[in-house]
Amino acid sequence: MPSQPLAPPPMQPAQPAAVVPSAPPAPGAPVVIRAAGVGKKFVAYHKRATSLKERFVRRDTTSGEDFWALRDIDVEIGRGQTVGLAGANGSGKSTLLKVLAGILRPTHGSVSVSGRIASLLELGAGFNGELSGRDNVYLNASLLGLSKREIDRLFDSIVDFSELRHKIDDEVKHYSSGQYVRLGFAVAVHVDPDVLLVDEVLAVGDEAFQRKCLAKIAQFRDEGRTILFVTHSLDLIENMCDRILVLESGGLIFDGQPVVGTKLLRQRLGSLPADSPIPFDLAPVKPTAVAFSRNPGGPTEVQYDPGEQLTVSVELDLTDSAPQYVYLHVEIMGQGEIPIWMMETPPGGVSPGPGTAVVDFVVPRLPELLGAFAINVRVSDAATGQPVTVRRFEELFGVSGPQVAGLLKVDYEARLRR
Ligand SMILES: Nc1ncnc2c1ncn2[C@@H]1O[C@H](COP(=O)(O)OP(=O)(O)OP(=O)(O)O)[C@@H](O)[C@H]1O
Repeated sequence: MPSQPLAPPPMQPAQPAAVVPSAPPAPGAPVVIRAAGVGKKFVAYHKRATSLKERFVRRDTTSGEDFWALRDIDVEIGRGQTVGLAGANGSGKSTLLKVLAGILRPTHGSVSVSGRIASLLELGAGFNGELSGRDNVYLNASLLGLSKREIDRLFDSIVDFSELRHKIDDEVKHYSSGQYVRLGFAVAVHVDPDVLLVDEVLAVGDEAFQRKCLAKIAQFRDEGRTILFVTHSLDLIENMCDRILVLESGGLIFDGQPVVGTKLLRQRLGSLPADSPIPFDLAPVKPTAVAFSRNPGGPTEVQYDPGEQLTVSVELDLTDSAPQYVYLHVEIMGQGEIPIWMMETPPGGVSPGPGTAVVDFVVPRLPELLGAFAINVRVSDAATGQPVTVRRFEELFGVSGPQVAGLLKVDYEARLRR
């Protein structure tokens, strides 16, 4: 285990809470969705709600107020990624999808998406209520770039998927919201899209249809298509996605591993205590090993005398989404799980960077102790104080101090007083 010096504590102010470096597309995967510095401003009195949802969500915006629904969004999504877009109500998810789909123009910044995009955004978006389901299938599919002949070939399959054959010649304005979504989804998945953008419309379908949609999304994922979908189901993101984007008040506050992002969002929404650690396997910083030696980087030794120098080396494995400044708290545990003493990095933490790193804790003179001792390591994000993970190591080191009936040898006198 190579030893590296401790990095000095950071001089710059702490990062804003929960901001993590962006997770880039896998190396080698071409970028198919790119948003650079995207901001979207709405002016409340210029806009009228176009759906029931918007009417509810925008109730709080007073007339004439500028409102930034998206701020400075920088994201690159590589081909084949399945990305969940999450955040509280009103955080900007639908707006971001609309901007990426080209339905809304960003106020500043730029967006590019390559390949054929199929988007399933708001309820009924892209449908003309006065037309029949059949006509809407043709209209929608041709807007997505299919020729009449291609649509003729796919028509039965689209209708079968939607399970709406009995309604296909009715005007779409008489469809229920679930029926709208069935038809919209059926068209979107039949146009052979390279990129699928899906808003939280799946929630409108009944359970059987949701299962069918999710199976289709999973098939798309396995075929290496790029999927970006909005959902409030964080379990779904954990199960289906290889990346999560978390929005808060129009800003991107997390971009990375789904379980880390969902944990953060659950904390922000108050459904998980703020100090709950991430499961060890998924932690972006893992203490992988400890070693004991006299000098940093020296040979491993496990038996010491009081007064000798001891170095406890903690090896860390850090992913790209690890916090920049990492704070370690190391406890030396005696028999019966009693902490004997503790050691910490400087309060600002150390900056080990992605990959592996070693933090050495050097004890110049061991106290008068007798026994075998184990190590507990707690890792937190030094900027936010958020716990990252905890690990108890089984490796022991021994100190052969004087026999004491207790934990420490303390100087004392016994005096009689009457
Ligand atoms: N056309 C518009 N004009 C003015 N404000 C808008 C418009 N569309 C959205 N907004 C506002 O932008 C913010 C983001 O809305 P958006 O629909 O993107 O949120 P969301 O994260 O999708 O929310 P939800 O989870 O409720 O669907 C909200 O405060 C909303 O009121």
